[in-house]
Amino acid sequence: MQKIAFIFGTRPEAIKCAPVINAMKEDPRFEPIVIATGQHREMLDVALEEFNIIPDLDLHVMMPGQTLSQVTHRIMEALSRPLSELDIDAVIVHGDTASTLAGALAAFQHRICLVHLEAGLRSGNIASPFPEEANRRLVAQISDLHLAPTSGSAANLIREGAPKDRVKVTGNTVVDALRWAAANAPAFRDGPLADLEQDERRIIVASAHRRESWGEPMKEIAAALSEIANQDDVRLIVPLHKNQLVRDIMIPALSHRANIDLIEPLPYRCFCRLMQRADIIISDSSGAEEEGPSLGKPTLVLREITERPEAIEAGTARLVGRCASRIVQEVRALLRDEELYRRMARPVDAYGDGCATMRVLDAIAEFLQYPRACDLRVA
Ligand SMILES: CC(=O)N[C@H]1[C@@H](OP(=O)(O)OP(=O)(O)OC[C@H]2O[C@@H](n3ccc(=O)[nH]c3=O)[C@H](O)[C@@H]2O)O[C@H](CO)[C@@H](O)[C@@H]1O
Repeated sequence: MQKIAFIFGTRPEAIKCAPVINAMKEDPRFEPIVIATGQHREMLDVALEEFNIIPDLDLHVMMPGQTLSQVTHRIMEALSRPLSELDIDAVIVHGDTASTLAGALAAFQHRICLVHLEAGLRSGNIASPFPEEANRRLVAQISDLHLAPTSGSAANLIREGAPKDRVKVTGNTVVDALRWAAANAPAFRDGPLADLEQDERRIIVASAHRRESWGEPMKEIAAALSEIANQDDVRLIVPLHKNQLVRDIMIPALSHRANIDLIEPLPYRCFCRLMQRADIIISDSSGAEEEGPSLGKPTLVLREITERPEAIEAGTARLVGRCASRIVQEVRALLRDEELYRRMARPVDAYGDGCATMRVLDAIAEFLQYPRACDLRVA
């Protein structure tokens, strides 16, 4: 049985690793160990609870006002003991966060086989998104096995020199998580969304939180949402990220507005139900870029560049930037033009077919049989 340690700390990592962790629990080839860094404390805990996952170890690294360097340093230091003592066969990190980079470096320094899930995404600009593009490129340099969600991300890795036999296309596990959540989502019975199913207005789900949107761009996004809400037949639902920089702009600009519900982040299954009910999704979240198109929801991406071009190429998502007038124009076009709406409202399998988890498990099992991977470990 192979002992596999998952190291992650944010909500999206938990959601995307959860199907793999839960499948490993049922698979006699593996013994999963979950090490949570606590990078997104509250939102991480809610996401893990949804999937019934209790971390084996919680590093509790977050302290108020920490810099990126301090977070990275504290995660690496806290990992030192468990990685020395737990006799781990492989570490899995996901994506591109500070937890990903710190977990990957710690595994490398302990000479433990490193598996990178959601590998090979590239915006093409090392400085944007910051620091995620650099994080994922750095992790690729030291990974033993690259699990790429799409053929495009696999091609990026091979172009950069990753050995072909160490790159596997698995699909993105977010689609597995999404299908499970959408099938198991509870109806809204109380709270601000209790009337959602009966509401005849067009529902727009909007969110923004990423670093590039902080400050002026966030004000533009808020101004756009406010303008769109002037239309009587639309209702905007905005789950607010826990980041105070987001709240400081969104709350004064959008609270007490007719047609806008500013709400707390929802548990994953509830959020999936909300996306299912939505007519349009507007967001700078990477998760929305994948989940919206997978559900067949026209998705307007509030970014200048993306490392997830597949849904844009498939026509279900559009990159619209963060200028208020452009966002308003794009939303109005979708609300008015039935043909445009119909063209974009097609579910696409651009990121996966819902069977990524089994491919991930098989790729890891196969890879760990290679003597070279096991030889990396120090006795
Ligand atoms: C800015 C940033 O750090 N982005 C990273 C983050 O993505 P991302 O920007 O997607 O991170 P978010 O915090 O928006 O999390 C998205 C996830 O949360 C879910 N959700 C959203 C709202 C809500 O109320 N409830 C809820 O459960 C969404 O369905 C989605 O699955 O992680 C990705 C995966 O590692 C990385 O590739 C991105 O670069």
